[in-house]
Amino acid sequence: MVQSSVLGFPRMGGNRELKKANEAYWADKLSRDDLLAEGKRLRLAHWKIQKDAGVDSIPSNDFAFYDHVLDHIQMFNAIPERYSKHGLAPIDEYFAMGRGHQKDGIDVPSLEMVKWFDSNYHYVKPTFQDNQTFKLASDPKPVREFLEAKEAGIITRPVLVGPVSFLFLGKADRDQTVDPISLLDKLLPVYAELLEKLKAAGAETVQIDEPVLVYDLPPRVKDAFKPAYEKLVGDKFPKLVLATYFGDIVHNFDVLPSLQSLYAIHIDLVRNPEQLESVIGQLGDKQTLSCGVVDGRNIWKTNFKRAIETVETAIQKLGKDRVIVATSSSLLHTPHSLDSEKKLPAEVKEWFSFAVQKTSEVVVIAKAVTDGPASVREDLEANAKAMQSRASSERTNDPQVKERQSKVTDAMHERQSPFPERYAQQKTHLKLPLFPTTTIGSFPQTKEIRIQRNKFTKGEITAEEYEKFIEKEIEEVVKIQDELKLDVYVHGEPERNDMVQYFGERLNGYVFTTNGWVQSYGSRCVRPPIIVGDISRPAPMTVKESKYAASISSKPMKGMLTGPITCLRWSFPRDDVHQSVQAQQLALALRDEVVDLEAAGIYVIQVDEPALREGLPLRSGRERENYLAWAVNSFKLSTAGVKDSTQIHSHFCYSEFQDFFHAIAALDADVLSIENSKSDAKLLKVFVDQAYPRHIGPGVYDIHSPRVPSESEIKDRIEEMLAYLKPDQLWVNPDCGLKTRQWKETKAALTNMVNAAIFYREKYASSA
Ligand SMILES: Nc1nc2c(c(=O)[nH]1)N[C@@H](CNc1ccc(C(=O)N[C@@H](CCC(=O)N[C@@H](CCC(=O)N[C@@H](CCC(=O)O)C(=O)O)C(=O)O)C(=O)O)cc1)CN2
Ligand code: MET
Ligand SMILES: [Zn+2]
Repeated sequence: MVQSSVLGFPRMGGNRELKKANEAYWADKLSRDDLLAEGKRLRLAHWKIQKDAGVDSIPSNDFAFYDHVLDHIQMFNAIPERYSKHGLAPIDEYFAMGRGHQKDGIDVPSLEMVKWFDSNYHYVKPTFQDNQTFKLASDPKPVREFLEAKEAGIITRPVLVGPVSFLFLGKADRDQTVDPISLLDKLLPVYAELLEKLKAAGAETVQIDEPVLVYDLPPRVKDAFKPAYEKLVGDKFPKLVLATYFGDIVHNFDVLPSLQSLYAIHIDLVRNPEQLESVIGQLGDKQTLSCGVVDGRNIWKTNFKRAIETVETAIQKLGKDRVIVATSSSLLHTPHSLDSEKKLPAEVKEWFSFAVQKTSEVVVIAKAVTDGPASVREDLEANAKAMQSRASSERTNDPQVKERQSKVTDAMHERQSPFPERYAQQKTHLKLPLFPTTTIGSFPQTKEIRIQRNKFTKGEITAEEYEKFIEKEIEEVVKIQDELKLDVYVHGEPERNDMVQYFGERLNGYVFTTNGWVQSYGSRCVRPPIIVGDISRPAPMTVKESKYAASISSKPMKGMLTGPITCLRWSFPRDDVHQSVQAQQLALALRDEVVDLEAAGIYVIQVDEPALREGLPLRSGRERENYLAWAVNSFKLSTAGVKDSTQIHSHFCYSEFQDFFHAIAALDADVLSIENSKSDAKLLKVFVDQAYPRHIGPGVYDIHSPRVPSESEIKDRIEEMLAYLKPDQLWVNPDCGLKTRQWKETKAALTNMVNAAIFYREKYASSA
């Protein structure tokens, strides 16, 4: 019989209960016991959903209060001393690593948080010492949670991050030089002990995630798999399902022979269906294949016909007992349930499947291939109807958009003149001083702003009342920027719930959810809007607010847009047309917005692309170059419609620009603002090495913490930059938007920032 399995379930709960519990606990409004109890309640509820759906392999240890990689850091005692030395309760030590701890005389920043592969989820980076040792926690979480489920009558399949991925996804602590992968020998005994304990508790199989197998791996990392898994296979251990996702593993086939004694290998057949046959050819004689055919990264209903065909291909070669039907990855990246969506058009709702629905999908597919299609005939018929409805819907297809795309020319991607000529015009037009100061767009999103927006959404206040409220907020931030003596103003983005969702809600071709939350990091969630059809802009999206802001200020007002690639990456994209097509449609819509902003008197326009780097294919080579070509083109298409005298800015807040710099340079933006606080001069060096000709504002302070940087600290940063960049190339700005900050620290930090800029302005005045 073909088994069904889920690789992981979203943790937040149907109503973001985990977010609320965590935030209440951090604010001292919920006791530790109540927080832990809420975690337990959510775990049980999520297991029960899967049990009731009939899933054979239900995951445990996929739950985490903050992040699952952080769970492993704590469980293996890979806790840097700066966190362990205070004798905090385990959960507080855990949160200290995840989000920092400033309380009771303790002041320690968080561990670094980075993107999980190419998703919008962030994990906490394991951080190792040169003399690192590991020790299994006395009551390890996976065992505890396995027993918790068992007590409720549910036998689960615990999920672990595998040893090679755990190490490879980590780094040496600052001032340390250890190569993480060299710690394997020290780490393996801890895995062995944990697996033995799981077996003793009754776990028959364990899912061990080694997603790094989709990367290009250095030889020393590839070589680590053999010794690692030789030591973790045997009668005293549960059987292991080694899971990979978000890519194919064909380029790492030389690793597979050393994994043939494992019970099963899981592959992502949504992202890379073409790897199926070749992976089957690499399996051991008795090895099982877990077929990831239900998309863990998107919200489209699975095409049952296609999925069943794929699984049948595997069955023909391997037999029913050696095939598992599974989600392609954890469902962490999908919203909880479609059931709570009351406002989606009925036609469209039929096309979607969120985590709860995907759980049933794996069961139906497994039953179809086990007992034959007749056993699930109604499900298959309903599914075929939904597929048909989507394929033929007028919503997906807009001939006018296609017509416009067919007329896009190369010239539309280029500004009228090269940068020096543009800059000459911008200089006289905008009258900017040396070391101009600006901010990245958002000012604090206060509780009051969110409450008013919530009232407006619920119809408790009118559109007019809400608009008045937003105008008042804009007046306030203009006044504050006057006081701060900034040079280029922003309107503060008070009207925006999120930098992507806001645009999704204003574009044709999109639908959006009321409760489709997905965890981004810790307690922070996003509601990605969904691209269902060809995208166009029915009306200006940001002009009213920017124009109003400009009308009440004396300084240049910067218009603020989210770029085509970031809109695409942070939405749920269509899976029926190539992403480059969707990006070009977004670019055309944004191009109109840029031109409208200019016509409304906005002569500085920033188009944010923080997700440009995240979209880079995980492996180097042709695929990357292809992506960069269409991604860069869509940015250029969206911005090149303006006059030379209008200044285009762009913003990036995920560093590691080294392998990526040529793409940023190719955007031809007049000014770049980039996150810089966590990187050293290395980042800036890239700009020198490439003789970057245009203007840059490397962030002068970190916005993720309430800490106020002193004026002298900021001067030090500027001094550092001047070693690499010319004075007339430099802008002075924070690392990113200020929406998650409070006003108090925002004003204090910006005061110091402006003073530091004025100091250098005066110092260099004579030479300019
Ligand atoms: N899409 C996206 N991805 C991104 C980023 C980003 O800004 N956007 N930034 C990077 C880091 N990721 C982040 C992700 C989320 C948040 C964030 O602040 N999320 C907010 C929600 C933002 C939002 O959608 N707000 C809405 C809804 C707010 C809300 O919860 N309202 C309450 C009611 C109001 C109240 O009482 O507060 C409700 O609906 O129940 C609004 O302001 O309108 C949160 O989790 O708290 C920040 C950074 C990378 N990825
Ligand atoms: C994640 S990048 C954010 C850019 C946006 N303009 C802001 O200031 O919030
Ligand atoms: Zn940013």
